[in-house]
Amino acid sequence: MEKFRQSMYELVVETSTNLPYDVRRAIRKAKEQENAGTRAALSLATITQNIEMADDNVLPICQDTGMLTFEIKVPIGANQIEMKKDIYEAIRQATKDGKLRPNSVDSLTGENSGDNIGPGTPIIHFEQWEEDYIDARLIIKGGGCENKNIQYSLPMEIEGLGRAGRDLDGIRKCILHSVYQAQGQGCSAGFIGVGIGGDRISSYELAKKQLLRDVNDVNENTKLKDLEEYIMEKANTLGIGTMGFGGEATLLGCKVAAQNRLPASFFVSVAYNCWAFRRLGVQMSAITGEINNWLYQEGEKVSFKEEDNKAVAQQEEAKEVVLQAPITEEQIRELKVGDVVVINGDLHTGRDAIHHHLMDHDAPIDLNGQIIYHCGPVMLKDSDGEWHVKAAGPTTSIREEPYQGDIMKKFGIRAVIGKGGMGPKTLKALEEHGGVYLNAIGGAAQYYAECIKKVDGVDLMEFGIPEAMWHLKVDGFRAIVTMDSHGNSLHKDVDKTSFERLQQYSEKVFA
Ligand SMILES: O=C(O)C[C@H](O)C(=O)O
Ligand code: SF4
Repeated sequence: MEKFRQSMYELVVETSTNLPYDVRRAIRKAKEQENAGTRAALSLATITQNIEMADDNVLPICQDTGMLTFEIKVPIGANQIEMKKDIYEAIRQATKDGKLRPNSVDSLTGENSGDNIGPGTPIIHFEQWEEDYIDARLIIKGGGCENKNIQYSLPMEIEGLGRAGRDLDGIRKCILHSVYQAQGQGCSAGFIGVGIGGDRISSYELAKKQLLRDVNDVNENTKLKDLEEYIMEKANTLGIGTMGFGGEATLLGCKVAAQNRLPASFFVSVAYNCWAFRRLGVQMSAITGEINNWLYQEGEKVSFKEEDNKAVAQQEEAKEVVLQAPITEEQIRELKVGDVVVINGDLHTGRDAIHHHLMDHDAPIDLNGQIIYHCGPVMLKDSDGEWHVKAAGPTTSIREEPYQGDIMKKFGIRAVIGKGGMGPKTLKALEEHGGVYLNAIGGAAQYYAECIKKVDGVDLMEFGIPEAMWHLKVDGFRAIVTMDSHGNSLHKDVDKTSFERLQQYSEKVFA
């Protein structure tokens, strides 16, 4: 097995940087559904441009390189202890090379292990089989979409859909609701894996395993096949669209499986995966560990290059407002939901640890009139001690909802950039203080990294690379106003209309 470690390194790097063929096809289909020039179509163009950039530069598609989860089938007698050690080494190397973000954080102290190895990370499941080769699959699922996973316990009352019983129709309601509740926060359009039955844990496990199925496969169970088709059709009428901006493409894949349950329990679990659906697999020799075959790569590889050029040209025609910090209250009051802004100059990152910290500490720099970017980048230091940005898309903003308004007022911050939108508390603060929320495209980590021209410095490094406050100089950083200082929120509107549409589906469909 002398080649096993190298093969695992290749699997990790390829999964983080190159979307599988079946996922690319699903994204192309979504693009075909959106009308040219709409916000959804332009956002999808940014997404596909990002996919190509990550592929060309062999860098992470999204800066959140997720929870590494391996599902490995081995012939009887294969040494799983040695394989595990090789996987750890491969992950350490991929982290050093900037292909993975250090993503393993001590839950009690907040300390980042720095190399993605720690209690509970990565997840490696081995299973024996009677074939003579190894089948290793890897899924790297980011935290934002993981947070949108949901588990239902039937029977129950589901908002918008009414009573859901312990039958196929009850299951139908759970799954439709799961797509509604995710809104754009898990970087829609997404993919879902659904597990029915089991206990709470095995139900979620079954759901996540469905994400290993090919996007185009057909369920052998005809009832579940019908359910999958129904969900695909109806979920795409909810109008949530790319990043929750509204649009035709909300769900790109739905895979459902059932297992037995206890008489007293009836769980329906949904694993939500963002458009950056990073999972690949390899078949390897059990003697040398050499890769003989890549999985999920059948058929033609969709390339988005040409289509993107057209869309990018359209994007440049849109009316844009240039913002450069320090920004005044007057400038902010002129902005309205739907405006496209282009940011030049200073940006400062701040996510979970920074928001928590700023509540009762001073800021390391003067933030008056400044812009905060909800982002945990992938950074590498060169031999001269200079930092370089390797991937830097937005993170889910709603997690900062308890802090954001207070922090903006306390420090005079005028704009925050993130994704997925924020809630009523922040909206009220934006109105009172004169602030704006700007939405960047989630997962487009290469696209935004390219706008970052220089790293000016870093503070609060004790929180680890993703959570530190990075001071960045940007040029041409594009984002959309989705919450303004006049009480308007695109997120509130899309939630309302998608909820109304969800309610249409409360009548019984499956007997
Ligand atoms: O952690 C991140 O950088 C992003 C996260 O995956 C998110 O979607 O919020
Ligand atoms: S930022 Fe979006 S694309 Fe990236 S892992 Fe999170 S949910 Fe997925």
